[in-house]
Amino acid sequence: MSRQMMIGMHFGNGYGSQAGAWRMPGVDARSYTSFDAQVRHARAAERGKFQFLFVPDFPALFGDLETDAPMITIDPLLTLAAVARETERIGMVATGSTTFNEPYNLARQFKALDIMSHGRVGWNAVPTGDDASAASYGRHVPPRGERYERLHEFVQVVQALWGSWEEGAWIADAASGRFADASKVRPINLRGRHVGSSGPLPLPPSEQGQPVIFQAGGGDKGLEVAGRYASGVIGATYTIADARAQRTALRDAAVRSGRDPDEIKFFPGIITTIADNRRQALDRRIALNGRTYQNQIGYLGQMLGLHLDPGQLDRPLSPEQLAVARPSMRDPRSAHALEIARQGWTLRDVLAHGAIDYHPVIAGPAVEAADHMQEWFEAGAADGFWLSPDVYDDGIDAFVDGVVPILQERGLFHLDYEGSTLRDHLGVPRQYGLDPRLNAMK
Ligand SMILES: Cc1cc2nc3c(=O)[nH]c(=O)nc-3n(C[C@H](O)[C@H](O)[C@H](O)COP(=O)(O)O)c2cc1C
Repeated sequence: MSRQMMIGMHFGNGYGSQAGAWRMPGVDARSYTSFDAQVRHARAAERGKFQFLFVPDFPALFGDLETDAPMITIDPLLTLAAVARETERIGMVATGSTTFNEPYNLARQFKALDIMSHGRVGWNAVPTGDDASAASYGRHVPPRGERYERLHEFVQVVQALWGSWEEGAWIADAASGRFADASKVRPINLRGRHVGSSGPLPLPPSEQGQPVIFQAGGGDKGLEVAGRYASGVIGATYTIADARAQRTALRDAAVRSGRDPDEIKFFPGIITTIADNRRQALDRRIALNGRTYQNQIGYLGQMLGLHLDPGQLDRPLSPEQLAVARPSMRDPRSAHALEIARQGWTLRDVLAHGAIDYHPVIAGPAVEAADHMQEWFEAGAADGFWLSPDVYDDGIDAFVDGVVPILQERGLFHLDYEGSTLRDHLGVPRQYGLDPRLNAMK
């Protein structure tokens, strides 16, 4: 069988990936605290055979609560614990900060969740560096170099803790009265400049041994982290060329750490609004996010090298404007924005196409999402996608019932789960404890 793509789904505040999702018709405006809603959405994703859910996290409040719901779940691990008990196959990756945690807490919680879910968990290790998160802990943001240094120590201590209860240590033989071979549950005694632990962690292996490491975001330091530890990387890229370059850089980084490049999988993001036709999809996006367009029009102008104001929202660019419009070199989304504007859409519709969103936006019939994914996948720009449906209550089903069958018919997506663990779903090798190919911290 030829190579097939994987799908991970953004799993956030209970409403959807778009800010306005909480107030859409048919959505329960109180889903923010509803674990029933979270479970329903996870099951919808599992019905689509998605390989994993991915939960972003920032330990602080962002946005304007007067009008916007917080963008992240009330607590990543507790939400996934609820989901783990109500799903059977789908993987679940949670973000956990290495700046504002201690390795022992995080190692314990993630491995407990991995055991609870029968081996379906991943950890997105992030060196949180925003002021609001630091303030939540009464601290200042440490310098970037220090945050990454701590992250490296942190991941190694966590993985050593995960491996400190050796495979085969647990005997659980009531007849002989022997619970465990205590000689196989050993301290780790690791201490770095920033974190450390004596261990051991009193938790046996999960069905996949231990959680899988994920990484999100770029930069030279992020690349090094991914190359050393990550099996999955979530990316934000707007063009095939950029995504292909990032995927190649990640694979090269893995090789530099003595790993096989196929051990690391790259998931660029896509945002979907699936509807019968483009007009319906654009109207849905305007209902979701249209309130912000007045404020975005000036920035759209900068992307196109024009002076634009809100008075023009319901008109397309004039022939004179089109004649002088040039995509900005500073924003990689600009060329696409100009391409859409040249098709004659009003500026409101240009914004509804997702000209200023954080990932490519597919607003239209299911086949357009399938075509986008196929093109990126076959160009070597992705191993799979991080899918952000606009509104969970109907957007996941629209993708599962519309896009998934097309991808399956084209042989691009699996028909069912073959294995049971996240490692199985990602096709990454088993690992227990530290990766012996990396030099452990002294
Ligand atoms: C798609 C994507 C998702 C991310 N999700 C999170 C997140 O949930 N929490 C977080 O603290 N940082 C998140 N980040 C930020 C990165 O972890 C990282 O801090 C950022 O890319 C800046 O890296 P730098 O300090 O090396 O420049 C994400 C980045 C990307 C591209």
